[in-house]
Amino acid sequence: MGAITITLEGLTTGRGGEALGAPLDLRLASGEALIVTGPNGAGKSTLIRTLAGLLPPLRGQVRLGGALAPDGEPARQVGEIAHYLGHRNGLRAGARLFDELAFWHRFLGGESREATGAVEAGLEAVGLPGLSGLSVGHLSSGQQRRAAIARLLLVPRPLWLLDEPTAALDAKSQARFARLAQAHLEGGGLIVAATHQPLGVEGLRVELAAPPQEDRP
Ligand SMILES: Nc1ncnc2c1ncn2[C@@H]1O[C@H](COP(=O)(O)OP(=O)(O)OP(=O)(O)O)[C@@H](O)[C@H]1O
Repeated sequence: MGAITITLEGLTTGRGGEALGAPLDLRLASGEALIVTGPNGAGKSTLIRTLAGLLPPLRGQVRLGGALAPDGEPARQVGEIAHYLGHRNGLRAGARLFDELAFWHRFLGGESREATGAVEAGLEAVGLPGLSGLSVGHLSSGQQRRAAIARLLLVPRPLWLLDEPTAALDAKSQARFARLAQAHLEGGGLIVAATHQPLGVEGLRVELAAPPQEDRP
């Protein structure tokens, strides 16, 4: 991966035209993480979704430097170089885990002949080896979250956009996630993560303020 920069220039996010928090000005480079904290309703998910391109910014912009899209052309949108892991796992309960992860592998541009190896390696990395034949709904909620984290590993993408990635994980799984995140950064990747709990990686920190209607004791 070449060096990549993501620059937020006066980025204001919000819902229904209402801004959530002050404009953000910051720069993130390869190997760096941005940890976004703040109380419920502060706008953490809104920021992550805006960066992923799922919501429009109210004002300001996000500039990409040195990033190539999967087609080899310079990337214009953050979403082209990012994995997005939201609150939901993106895995259907009634489907086989292998089929769901193979779908994501294909969706993310993976070669179909590499799907089986990528799925098994991803599940191994999150401590779920050999479970690909089970229905997603037969996994515990922590196991389902770990399977969703395996999505990040199916196809390499430089930026991980993560919304409370370790919610529902036990201590051992949190430590395993921290090692995966650290390895991603050491490989030149970038992470933007909203979280209520320590993720085990160092990074820039942004604390969003409580929304006005909740800014009372
Ligand atoms: N789909 C939506 N439509 C309208 N408003 C929304 C929507 N989703 C969230 N909001 C509002 O946007 C604000 C920020 O929500 P957001 O989910 O970004 O907060 P958060 O910091 O991620 O909170 P939490 O810690 O609870 O996950 C809240 O006031 C919420 O009510």
